[in-house]
Amino acid sequence: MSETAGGLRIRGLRVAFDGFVAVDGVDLDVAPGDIRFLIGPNGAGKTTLVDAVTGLVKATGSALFGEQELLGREVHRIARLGVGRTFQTAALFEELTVLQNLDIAAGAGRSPWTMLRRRGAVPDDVAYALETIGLADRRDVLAGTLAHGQKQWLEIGMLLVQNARLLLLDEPVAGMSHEEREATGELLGKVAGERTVVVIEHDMDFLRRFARTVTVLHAGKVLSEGTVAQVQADPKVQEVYLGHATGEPAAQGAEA
Ligand SMILES: Nc1ncnc2c1ncn2[C@@H]1O[C@H](COP(=O)(O)OP(=O)(O)OP(=O)(O)O)[C@@H](O)[C@H]1O
Repeated sequence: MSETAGGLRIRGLRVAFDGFVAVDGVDLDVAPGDIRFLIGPNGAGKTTLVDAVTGLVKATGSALFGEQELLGREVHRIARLGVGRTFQTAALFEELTVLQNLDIAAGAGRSPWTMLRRRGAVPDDVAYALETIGLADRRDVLAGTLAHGQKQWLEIGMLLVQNARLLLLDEPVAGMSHEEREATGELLGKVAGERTVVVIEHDMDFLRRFARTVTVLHAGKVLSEGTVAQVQADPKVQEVYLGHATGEPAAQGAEA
């Protein structure tokens, strides 16, 4: 398992579903420690790209994490290489406590002997994750009783204890309050650096606040890439979003 942040280098990524090409020859470089936002209209291929990188759908081309090729490997092997993801709905054990959820996630990468030795005490990595996600004082409450935002943070904590070095987060602030969004942005800032983070996001205010670099996908291809300001000023991006019912974003951002 990699102990340092690796970069993600995708070349010629292609995913087809029964002849429909959802991801169509994508090249994407995410530098080690970066926070890359992946945006684009509905159906652009964002989730499918993440599914391909994490082994959930078959893809051709190449996706290197550090030195390791991810394509063609099974989901659990990709996870063991340090690649972790969240989904749009949090996948937690709601009837277990925050601490138990983290313990189980940590256990996935530990031997039974290590688990036995550590029983009773809170292992350092779990304590670190609790602190990082801001749930140290909620460690003994049932995950099911957490606020929506806290559930997402717990999921990120579970990736931290699994020692994920590449985190792929699918719309982490969907449905969150303003305060929760701010806290999530700060959490991403803490998590990146030692780790590489890719965020699929529709929320343009959140993107403007917290993205370092942005890639815009459209119809399975990379439409634009750069800093937030560069992408927002790109006429191609404005056109795609202006022609799209939900797409306030780039048009508003053009003044930036
Ligand atoms: N399992 C599947 N079988 C067939 N088509 C699929 C499958 N998964 C995704 N697609 C299609 O691939 C395209 C890309 O979908 P994807 O979910 O990756 O888009 P997205 O950019 O994540 O969109 P959204 O923002 O709505 O989540 C869509 O047209 C979608 O209908």
